[in-house]
Amino acid sequence: MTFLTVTGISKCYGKVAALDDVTIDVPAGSRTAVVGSSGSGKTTLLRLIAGFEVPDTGRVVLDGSVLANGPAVVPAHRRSIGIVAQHGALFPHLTVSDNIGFGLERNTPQRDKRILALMDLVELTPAMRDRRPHQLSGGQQQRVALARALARQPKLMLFDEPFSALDAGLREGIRSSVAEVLRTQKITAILVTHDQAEALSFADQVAILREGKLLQVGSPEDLYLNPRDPYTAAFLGDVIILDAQLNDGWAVCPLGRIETSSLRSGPAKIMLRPEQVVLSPVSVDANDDTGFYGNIIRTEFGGASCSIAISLAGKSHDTLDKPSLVIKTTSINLPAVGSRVQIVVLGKAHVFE
Ligand SMILES: Nc1ncnc2c1ncn2[C@@H]1O[C@H](COP(=O)(O)OP(=O)(O)OP(=O)(O)O)[C@@H](O)[C@H]1O
Repeated sequence: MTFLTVTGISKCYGKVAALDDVTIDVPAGSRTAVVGSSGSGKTTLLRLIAGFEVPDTGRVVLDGSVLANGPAVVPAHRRSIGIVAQHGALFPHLTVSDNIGFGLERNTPQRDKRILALMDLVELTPAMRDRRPHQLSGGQQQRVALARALARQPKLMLFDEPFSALDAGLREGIRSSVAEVLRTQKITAILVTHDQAEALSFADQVAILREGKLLQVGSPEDLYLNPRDPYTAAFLGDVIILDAQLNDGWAVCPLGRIETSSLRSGPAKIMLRPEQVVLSPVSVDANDDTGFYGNIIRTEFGGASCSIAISLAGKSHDTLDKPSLVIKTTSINLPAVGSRVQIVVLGKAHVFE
């Protein structure tokens, strides 16, 4: 069931169209991630939903209440929307307990108990209640900010790059614990992020913005595997894009004959994700009609994500700068430069229609 509907929202700042006719439905209890490069309009969309900006045109409806209809808007403080920003924006002079309690009325029954329950929900120990924000780690500060926003029992939670100031290890942990709190409390949430891996793992629904326009909305799996164009494909992860000839559900391309879901015929661009390409070492003179082969011309070590440049058999013009294929793989059994590999493609290729 749709909980939040944004319909035909446009917003210009002078000549800059920050948002251009954006429509998106957010189901009740879901987590939606909005991704896009810098300046694509992500924060503007969040601010319009929160009520900090007024749209030029379009409607925002939350749980049946019209919050904005063009310039006619309900003020931010009457929208019942919680926000967690990049740096938490905690009150530096207040303790953890008072920061969280700021969201509660003074006469809330069992106020202290409620604060402790909220601390427990976001995995902060009771011993932290008298600390001030500067005595907490970045991740703990974000948990306090989440608890403070949850204290008001908002209908909707908005997250504006809330994990981006945290280091990589901490980030993943707090992201999954925040997602868990939202899931168990059945809270509808929207997250704005630059980080595609974060969007894919956090959300049930991902929306991609580019230059104020919504390019595509769908489940993380659908967007990752069936992006509508090469830009969207590349935004959500590494891609291999190849020229192919389509026929009868198959694509013939430099990596062989690969199954597709398209019934189209003729020339097309197809996409593979690098994890679909498996390399097996073979002898340097291996070459038969049953397989596709290549020579490793460059490798770049990157731990869990190493890059391998391959010159495909028969493509003697490949250079280090312009290899016919670059794939990402783990460091396990990284082939040596100069060695020969057989290339096998797993799964189907995606065809850009
Ligand atoms: N108050 C403002 N006045 C003028 N222009 C603005 C204002 N706010 C945003 N913009 C412009 O609107 C466009 C969208 O900005 P927005 O902050 O929504 O993008 P973003 O996707 O959140 O970017 P980032 O990822 O860098 O935060 C940009 O071109 C920005 O310069």
